[in-house]
Formats: sequence, structure tokens, C-alpha cells
Amino acid sequence: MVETRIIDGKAFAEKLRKRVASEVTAFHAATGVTPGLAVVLVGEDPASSVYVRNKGKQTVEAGMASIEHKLPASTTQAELLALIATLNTEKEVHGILVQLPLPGHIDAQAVLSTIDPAKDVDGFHVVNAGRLAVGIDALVPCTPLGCVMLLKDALGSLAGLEAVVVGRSNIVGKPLAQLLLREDCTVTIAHSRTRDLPEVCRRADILIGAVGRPEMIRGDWIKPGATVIDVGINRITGPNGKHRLVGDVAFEEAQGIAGAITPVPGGVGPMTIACLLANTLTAAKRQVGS
Ligand SMILES: Nc1nc2c(c(=O)[nH]1)N[C@@H](CN(C=O)c1ccc(C(=O)N[C@@H](CCC(=O)O)C(=O)O)cc1)CN2
Repeated sequence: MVETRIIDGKAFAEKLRKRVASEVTAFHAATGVTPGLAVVLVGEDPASSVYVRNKGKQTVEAGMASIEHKLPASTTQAELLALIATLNTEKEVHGILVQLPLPGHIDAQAVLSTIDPAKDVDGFHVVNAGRLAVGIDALVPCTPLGCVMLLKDALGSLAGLEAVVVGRSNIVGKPLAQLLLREDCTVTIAHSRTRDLPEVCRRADILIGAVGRPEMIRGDWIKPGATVIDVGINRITGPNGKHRLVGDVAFEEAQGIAGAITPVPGGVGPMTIACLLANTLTAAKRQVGS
């Protein structure tokens, strides 16, 4: 039985946001440029509306300009593409983000491919995915970037460690696997069709839950002492009828087995917006050439 350390993503994200804010001040003093982030929300999904509000608030707190475009759910794909084409040309906009998920009638891949890769602060454009895959400078998706920051803070060097990523999405699983490879981990991407998933997970020194299924990863899937990063944010209704957030990992069962674990909420989630701010500053610096 080990004592499981709780990785405090909320505190780490706060420190990162402060660091970005002081770099924004220095960048503005040197260039006269205020980094600008345009966030586009289509429709009124309640969770997305909260995330977009928090992105705007934290962007301004970091000394950057926040430009919000809130469009009705009836917006056509052509109208959305036209807005992105305009944002691509605007000098005061250094980062563009389209909040996901989009309404069903819009092809998300077509939308993401229209964003100028230099302004793609989500890192979802195929150019940035390709640059990450071949190991050259890229804008890297925020949630995976946050996961690796937390891991390096908890463990130091990740070289040689066995990492299992459960989930193969373009937004988290695949880019996170690329980032872990860049850190010299031995990486397995597992998914719903993986044979004997519990046994594959038990190999992991680093186990990532990024599958979007509440508490799917059980305590006895975890190798004693492993570091567990839980990317899942699932809203469930408890027996008392109240809603609560749980991750993809059965958190209570992991206690006493995992060496360290991120909680939900307060683990990976807050890192997503902090890394978005860091990416926006990086994009602005590259566009200004400093
Ligand atoms: N264009 C994008 N869309 C989406 C992304 C993304 O990175 N880019 N990620 C998610 C949503 N997301 C940011 O957009 C996000 C998710 C969660 C959190 C967060 O801080 N979570 C808190 C809990 C918040 C709650 O109560 O709901 C936590 O885990 O502590 C921030 C941002 C999908 N869409």
C-alpha cells in the first residue's frame, strides 16, 4: 500500500498563468504589441459557454486582448468559414480558437483546416499535428501539453518510462502520445477495441485516462506506484439525484495504489486554459518575429 499523492493542477495552472502574464508585460514593453485571442462559440451548449467565458476572463487577466464571437446554433458552415477567413487577416488577432463541439451540421475538420496554422492556438490544424509528429516547432494542443507539464513536475525526466494512453482522439490521445514519445517514453495508445485493456494498463508507469467514460479505469488496472493522469470530465447523477464531475479513473479505488493522481475537478482541466494563454503568447511572438 503506497500513499497516493494528489497532483494539484489548479495550483500549477495558476502559477503558469502568472508566468504568462509577466511575459506578456515584457513582450508588450519590447514590441508595443498586445497578444489577441479570438474565441468563436457556435450555439449555447452550457459547458462550452462556461469554458468560453473563463477563457475570455483569464485572457484579459493575463494582459491579453480577448475577442469573442458568439454565433447562433443556426450559423451555416459557410458563415463560420467566412468569419475565420476574416480573423486570419486581422493583425490584432494572434490566436484563433473555435470552441468544440460544434453543432452537428458543421464539419469540424473543415473549420479547423481553415484556421491559419500560425494562429491555431488549439494546435488542431493538420499542419501543427504534422509538425508535432515529425518533431519540429508546432503549436501543441493545450490539454496534452498541460498533462506533460504536470508529469514532468511530478516525476522529473520521463525518459524510458512505459506510458499507456487510453483514448485515441485527435484532441488528446494522439497528440499526447506524440508528446510522450518526444519525452522518450515507451508509448502505447489503447482504446475500446484493445484486447485485455486492464492488463495493458497494468504495464504503465504513466497511465492516462482520456476516453470520456466515467470511472472506466478501475483501481486494479493500476500498477502500484504508477502516476495516473485523468483527462476525463464526466458529469454524472449520483444516487441523491445531484450532479457531480468524475474522471475516467475510479479515483477512490486508485488511492493506496497509484503513486500520484490528478483529481477531477482540479487536475488537468485548469491546465487547458493556462496552456491556451501560453500558446497565444507563443503565437504572437512568432508573428511579430521576437
Ligand atoms: N476548441 C477547444 N474545444 C474544447 C477544448 C479545447 O481544448 N479546445 N477542450 C474541452 C473544453 N475545455 C476547453 O475548451 C475545458 C475543459 C475543462 C476545463 C476545466 O477547467 N475543468 C474544470 C472543471 C470545470 C467544470 O466544473 O465543468 C476542472 O477539471 O477542474 C477547462 C477547459 C472541450 N472543448
